[in-house]
Amino acid sequence: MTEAVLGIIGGSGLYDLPGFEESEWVSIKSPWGMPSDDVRIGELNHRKVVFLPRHGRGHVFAPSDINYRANIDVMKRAGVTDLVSISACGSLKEAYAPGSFVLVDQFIDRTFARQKSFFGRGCVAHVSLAHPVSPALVDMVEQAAKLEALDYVRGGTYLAMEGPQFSSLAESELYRTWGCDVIGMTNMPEAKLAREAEICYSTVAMVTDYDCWHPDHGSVDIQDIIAVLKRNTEKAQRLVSRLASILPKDHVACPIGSDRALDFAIMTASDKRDPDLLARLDAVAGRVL
Ligand SMILES: CSC[C@H]1O[C@H](OP(=O)(O)O)[C@H](O)[C@@H]1O
Ligand SMILES: Nc1ncnc2[nH]cnc12
Repeated sequence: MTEAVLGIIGGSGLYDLPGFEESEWVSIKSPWGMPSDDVRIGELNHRKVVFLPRHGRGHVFAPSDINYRANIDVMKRAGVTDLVSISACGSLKEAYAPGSFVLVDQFIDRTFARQKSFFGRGCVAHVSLAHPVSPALVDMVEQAAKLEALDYVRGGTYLAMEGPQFSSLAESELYRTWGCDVIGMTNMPEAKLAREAEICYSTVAMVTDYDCWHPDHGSVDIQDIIAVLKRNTEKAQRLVSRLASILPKDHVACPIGSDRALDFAIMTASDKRDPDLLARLDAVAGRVL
């Protein structure tokens, strides 16, 4: 049995989590460079919780500057088994109004200027990403959302764009024709890296705006986003606290194998592996190396 440890990556507007019984900010070193910030480790409703503000406290890092590999690596080093991303996003569907939450289950990755894998020359691996979120974890997030009476929908596709500028109208319309539900700048490559690190992942997308496609709403601007974020932050904090209270003490094995993603993923022959890369993979892939 593995103890369940809940990781929370807080996005725009979510730079801290209240309600810890006891906690401290801890600096965790990573061979992948500097994470966005220290992590706050403590107990929330009798569960170990590790919190990391994705953009750093004070919102220091733009989406393209975030060291996603270091962030996931420090979560792994802190023992996180189940990771929930809380993210601001634009809505690409009429039905998803600002203030609502979408429990995303698919992603389209249009980012292009980020490190997307822990693996590479000297240790090549290919994990499945057909189902990027872990359904047992989403079940618990959904249960928490219900208990907190939040306005949410389960299922939806998140378009990850590079940013930092928002989309043009033509791009926004294109993503709508692709059937995407929400748009943001951060959940890729985060979800890919969580899978490589065998951490169950789930995204709570907090809708802050209608991007720029909606004829009855002006194009997204940061003032509107901040106004909605202020209202959403308290809801997100309640959701996390409730989630901690219903999370079983032992990690629930992922029905789609997210927590065993590396079982058959590594291609490089043992005698051809690069020792330097293997050393950096100690936390992420130590189970199989
Ligand atoms: C503040 S608007 C744009 C910014 O907000 C989202 O960040 P996060 O996913 O960390 O909440 C979006 O992806 C952009 O980075
Ligand atoms: N419309 C939008 N596009 C990209 N990222 C966002 N984050 C919040 N709103 C967004």
